[in-house]
Amino acid sequence: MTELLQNRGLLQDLLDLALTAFVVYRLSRLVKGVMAQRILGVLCLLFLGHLLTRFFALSAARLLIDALLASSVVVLAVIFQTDIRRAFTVLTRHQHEKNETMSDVIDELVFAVASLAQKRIGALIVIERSIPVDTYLAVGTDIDAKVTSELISSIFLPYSPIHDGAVIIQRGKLTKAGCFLPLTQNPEVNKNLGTRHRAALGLSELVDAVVVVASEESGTVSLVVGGKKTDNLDPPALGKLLRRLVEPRWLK
Ligand SMILES: Nc1ncnc2c1ncn2[C@@H]1O[C@H](COP(=O)(O)OP(=O)(O)OP(=O)(O)O)[C@@H](O)[C@H]1O
Repeated sequence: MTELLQNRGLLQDLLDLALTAFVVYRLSRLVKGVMAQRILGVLCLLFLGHLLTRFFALSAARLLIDALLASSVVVLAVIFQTDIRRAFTVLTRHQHEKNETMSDVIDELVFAVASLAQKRIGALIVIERSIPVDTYLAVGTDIDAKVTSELISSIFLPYSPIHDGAVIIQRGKLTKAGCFLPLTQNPEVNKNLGTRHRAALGLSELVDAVVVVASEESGTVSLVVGGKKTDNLDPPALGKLLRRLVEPRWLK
């Protein structure tokens, strides 16, 4: 028992040392610039001073060092006020922009798909969610552009060289076009279903992506997810479904 207690003391010291080293290491990686590094150096010295004065019971020096350490929080806040403000702005703006981007992507997509379907132009659009789709894509052209209804529409126009296959949206960007997807292997799928819809079902059986299909034949829009197809969606219904399925995952 006594041995255990002695070891506990040793373990405590080791843990203490490891934690301190970890905090100092993380801080040194965070701070950039000569001035910040000097300040971190001074803080480390002060902390060392605090430990030494405690160890040797130097009460007057300890009082001084402790006062300096306590006031260092205020001093740091003043020195780095611009950086702190910038960090907060970036943090809040990022979340806000993310919200806006996802909503914009859905609006653009719904608009494009509705107008393509109306003109009886077929389209296949994959929206990646948490499981990456890349390994299931064959051929395709890398694009990496902002999602706009004009871009989507122009890709699927019959004379476009990349109108065959699917467009891929990843992390809110249109990343690829002309991609071929694995066809469904489900024997229960209607025999009359064409390959565009079979491709949408096939990918959705393998990953959690949401796939939107505009049918050239019927001029209707379908949404496919998890091997299930919802047909005849008008733009408000498609938008509502997409917001429910896509936005919460993207925001994670
Ligand atoms: N494996 C695939 N991956 C992606 N797209 C595919 C794949 N196979 C076919 N397509 C697309 O589907 C088109 C053919 O559609 P098809 O008419 O056979 O299907 P459909 O489901 O009946 O669609 P629609 O209702 O638009 O006619 C091809 O020109 C191509 O663009």
